[in-house]
Amino acid sequence: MTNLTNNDQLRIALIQTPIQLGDPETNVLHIRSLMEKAVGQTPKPDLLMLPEMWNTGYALEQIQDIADEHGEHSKGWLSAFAKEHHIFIVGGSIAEANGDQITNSMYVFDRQGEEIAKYSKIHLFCLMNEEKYLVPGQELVTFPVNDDFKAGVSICYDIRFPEMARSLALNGAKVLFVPAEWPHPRLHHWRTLLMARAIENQMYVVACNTVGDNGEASFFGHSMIIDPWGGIVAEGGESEEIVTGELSLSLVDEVRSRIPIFQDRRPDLYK
Ligand SMILES: NC(=O)CCC(=O)C(=O)O
Repeated sequence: MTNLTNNDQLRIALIQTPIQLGDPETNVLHIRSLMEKAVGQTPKPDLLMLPEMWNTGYALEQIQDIADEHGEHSKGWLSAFAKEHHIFIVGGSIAEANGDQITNSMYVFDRQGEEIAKYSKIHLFCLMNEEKYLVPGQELVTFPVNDDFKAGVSICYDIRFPEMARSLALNGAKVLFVPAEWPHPRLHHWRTLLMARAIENQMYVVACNTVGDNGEASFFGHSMIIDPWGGIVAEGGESEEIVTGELSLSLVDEVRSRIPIFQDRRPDLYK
């Protein structure tokens, strides 16, 4: 199991950046340069997180040609970066090709560069035509941050489904990581849903959005770190930036003992 620098603190850096539509090479170079900048910060972050579909953006009409075959290229350099800098990476998500099946998939690496989780987005977003080009994932995913702190993952539209975050919390997740490409005019939904998922599940919510305009949609950033009481630890603006903040892992148990919602649930009455 991977240890943290300090057992209770997890310092996070979110790479809030524009994504060049249909240009994986440029995206890798740019994101990598921001990641180098993030690990050069003092104090150094324990975990880096990227946004959704950072390799291709929503270039869905060309996706079959530009998606990463089995995720091999992305996995290779992300794993090497995690190992070199001794840092966790929640790798946002990539368009991944497995034969003619394309998924919107996230990989997570520990400080040794080991892949510790893979999640494929289960709720495809029809307003952006995902369901016409991609196949959905079939399972929920958690991973260990340390011996008694588990994380759950969701991608963008997934946060509109409270059952998902609740299931992850019931499976032991104390933080929810959410990479996104969430555009205007739904900033109000983004902030409110993230806040709700944090408060109702008494968990940290860590969300990394993109910025910029892809010709069809304008992405507003506002990457966020929200604590289990609903307090905003960090929030980005609408331009490129590295958004940083610290989680205090023990705060989750403190909040959960203050208002014991997990004990007070009535699953016998929920359909
Ligand atoms: N990429 C996405 O899943 C976007 C979700 C979104 O914009 C929404 O309003 O939901």
